[in-house]
Amino acid sequence: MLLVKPMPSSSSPSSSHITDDAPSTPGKFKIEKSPYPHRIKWHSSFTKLTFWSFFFLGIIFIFFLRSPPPPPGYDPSSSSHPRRHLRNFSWGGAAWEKRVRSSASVRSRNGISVLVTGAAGFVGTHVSAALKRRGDGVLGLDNFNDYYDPSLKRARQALLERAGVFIVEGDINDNALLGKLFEVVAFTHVMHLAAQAGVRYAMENPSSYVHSNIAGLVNILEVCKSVNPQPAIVWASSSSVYGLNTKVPFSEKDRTDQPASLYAATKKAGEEIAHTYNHIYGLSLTGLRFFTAYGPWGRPDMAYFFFTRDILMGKPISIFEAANHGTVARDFTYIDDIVKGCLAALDTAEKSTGSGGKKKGPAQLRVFNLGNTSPVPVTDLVNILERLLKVKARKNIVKLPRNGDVQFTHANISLAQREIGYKPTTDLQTGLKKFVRWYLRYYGDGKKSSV
Ligand SMILES: O=C(O)[C@H]1O[C@H](OP(=O)(O)OP(=O)(O)OC[C@H]2O[C@@H](n3ccc(=O)[nH]c3=O)[C@H](O)[C@@H]2O)[C@H](O)[C@@H](O)[C@@H]1O
Repeated sequence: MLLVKPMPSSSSPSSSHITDDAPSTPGKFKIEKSPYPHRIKWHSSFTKLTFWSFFFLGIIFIFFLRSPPPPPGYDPSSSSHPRRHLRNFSWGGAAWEKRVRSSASVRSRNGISVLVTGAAGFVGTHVSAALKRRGDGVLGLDNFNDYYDPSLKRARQALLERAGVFIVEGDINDNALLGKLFEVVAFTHVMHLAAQAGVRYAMENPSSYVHSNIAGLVNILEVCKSVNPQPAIVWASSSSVYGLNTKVPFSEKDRTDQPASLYAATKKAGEEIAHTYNHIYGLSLTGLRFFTAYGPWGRPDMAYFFFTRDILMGKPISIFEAANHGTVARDFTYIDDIVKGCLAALDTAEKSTGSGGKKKGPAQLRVFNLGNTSPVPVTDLVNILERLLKVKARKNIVKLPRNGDVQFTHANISLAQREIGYKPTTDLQTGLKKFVRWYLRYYGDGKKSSV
């Protein structure tokens, strides 16, 4: 980290001896008129020196500000873990518009036309594929940032490409791009899944969470409220909004005002922002609180994923435990159940009521838990992985760090069951079996994995 040490001021006692040693700059000042010729000469050089020092330090500082720190597990010697940074994108043109239109065109009766943000992400890929399969129009949007291995995102993109889904490369903060997409296609729905995910990384790179989860969400809503017709929006909130709550299972009626991480706080902020846009502009909004979604094509920054990698590579894994040997547990939810919940939310979303930025009447505003309702201790997760991989894990039991993790999550899903017919069917054992099968096919035995 760069430390900028303040330069001593010329009036400070310690600066006087520097004055005596400093070289003069002949011809710059009328030395003979001054009672302090050496000091004036020094002052001239010192001012220049100070100016240029601060100028260059400033440039270096700006460079550091623009370069967020690396993701978890970043190894500077390995090119497989680059920093999360955003690129400039080029878009537009007749051929590009044709691809956009074709990807978003509806091919079934009563089908919907959906803009899926974060389409190269874990949940985004699965939701996009499922929508396309049933004949809906789907257009993806993704900035392909390198928070985790971008080649996995490219592989997901290739998968969707084969299914007929085009992913536009761009950022949700790009107002002009979003405007253009709505100019080309009158989307009936937006499935907003683009986000900076991960609980622990928020301490390393807080601004990426503000950029994606707050500024990006607002930009999406700004564009949606302005277009005519306004789409209905379903978006990804998180179980982490329940924060330090101790009453289980977590119900949508429970308080969500004690987040344990900046990530959780940005998701909670998103729920409040959703309320505002619903209230002012008549946007139909549904937030889905995902509970530790896992499965094939998952996220390498999540424990089940990097435990699998590390167990296969013979590396030790850290298993968190709470105070007094307390169990840390998660309501792990299989991706197929999450996808069913997303599609059910889209299918039951009512139309937005406003148009062109004006509200015409009250609109739907919903929040649902999408969990499995059966929390599993992390130690059990590891036991299942050991059995499936047929490798013994090298386990370190460590104290739950204070970096945003909560001790347990457990979803009450009765509201989602009642309102959108959500009913998870995959237990952790079955889901992990499918994940491990995919993992071994994708990375081989993991020994040369670039995750
Ligand atoms: O459902 C959610 O709300 C959140 O689920 C996950 O967050 P988390 O449940 O913390 O998932 P992991 O990071 O995969 O951790 C799973 C469990 O393993 C534990 N863990 C994690 C890392 C580790 O080294 N050791 C360890 O025991 C964690 O404490 C946690 O209990 C996602 O990372 C979030 O993006 C998502 O919003």
